[in-house]
Amino acid sequence: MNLHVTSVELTTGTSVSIPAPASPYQGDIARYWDGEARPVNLRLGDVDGLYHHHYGIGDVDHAALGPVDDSGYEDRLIAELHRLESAQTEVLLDHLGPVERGDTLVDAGCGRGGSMVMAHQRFGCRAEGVTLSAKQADFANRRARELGIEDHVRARVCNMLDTPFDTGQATASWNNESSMYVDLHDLFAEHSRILTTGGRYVTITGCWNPRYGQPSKWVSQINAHFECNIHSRREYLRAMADNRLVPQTVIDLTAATLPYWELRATSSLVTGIEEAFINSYRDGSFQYLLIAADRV
Ligand SMILES: C[S@@+](CC[C@H](N)C(=O)[O-])C[C@H]1O[C@@H](n2cnc3c(N)ncnc32)[C@H](O)[C@@H]1O
Ligand SMILES: CC(C)=CCC/C(C)=C/COP(=O)(O)OP(=O)(O)O
Ligand SMILES: [Mg+2]
Repeated sequence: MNLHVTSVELTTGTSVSIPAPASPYQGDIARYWDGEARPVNLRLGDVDGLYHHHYGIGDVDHAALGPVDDSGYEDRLIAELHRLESAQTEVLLDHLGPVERGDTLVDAGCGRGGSMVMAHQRFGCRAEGVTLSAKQADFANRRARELGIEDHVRARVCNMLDTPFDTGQATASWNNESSMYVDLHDLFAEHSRILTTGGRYVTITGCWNPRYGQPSKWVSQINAHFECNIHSRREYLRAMADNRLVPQTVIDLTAATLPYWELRATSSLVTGIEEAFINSYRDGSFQYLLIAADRV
């Protein structure tokens, strides 16, 4: 057996060879996302074929939700949660700067590919994603084929700290809720390498608030739930500064994401993590941030 390659069985019955994980932890994360099939993600994605693994922002449209006891309320609630998740992606894309059709964008930790599809649909550009999960990459590439955009949108099984992209190849790159799985210095060194000078890096992330002191019990609960390691706001800014990424915009989206969580907590699709997000956002120990930085 080749020590650098491992094999994963896909839902189609075929199996693919993928690089062996760079660490036992990355092997755990690959298995986690290979096995993930939560209705709160799949039923929302089924609304319009954009599959996200991130959370929502913006005010709830109560007129669109209609009366709780009305038939069809649950479907409308799912559509509303999905609308708020896609609104989150739109805000991320708003901060990528000017993007031309011939440009390449990199999605680090691309999940099932929803953000890449939206980026291509908005800019007409190429979107290249990496994920540790072969099942996610397969799902994203299948969706791209169904949409006839497989020549512009592609997911690969790859460590975001060691990507196949050329130095300076990307006009812009991002992490959408995927930076809590890696060391930030290593991550920003790789983004800095693949970005063109003057290019743009954007992250939307949950981070613990240094003003609170240390990670609260709710933050620790979120880490345990997802097997991730949430960084502090201070760590983000320090690691960016050390890697030629100069923040241009920092937006605190905490107040904008609370309505999503409060609505989700009332739905039949709850996963049990809603209380930790709501309490940590309310007690100030956790923040939902967008940071857009120039590669200088
Ligand atoms: C919460 S999901 C976010 C997915 C996507 N960004 C979205 O918004 O829908 C986290 C993603 O990060 C990926 N990930 C975690 N660590 C990674 C690593 N070292 N290299 C590549 N992807 C990684 C996981 O495979 C998963 O796709
Ligand atoms: C903001 C933070 C700390 C995010 C952690 C990363 C993460 C797991 C995001 C959502 O994924 P998901 O959409 O698969 O989760 P869920 O099933 O809860 O919707
Ligand atoms: Mg989700």
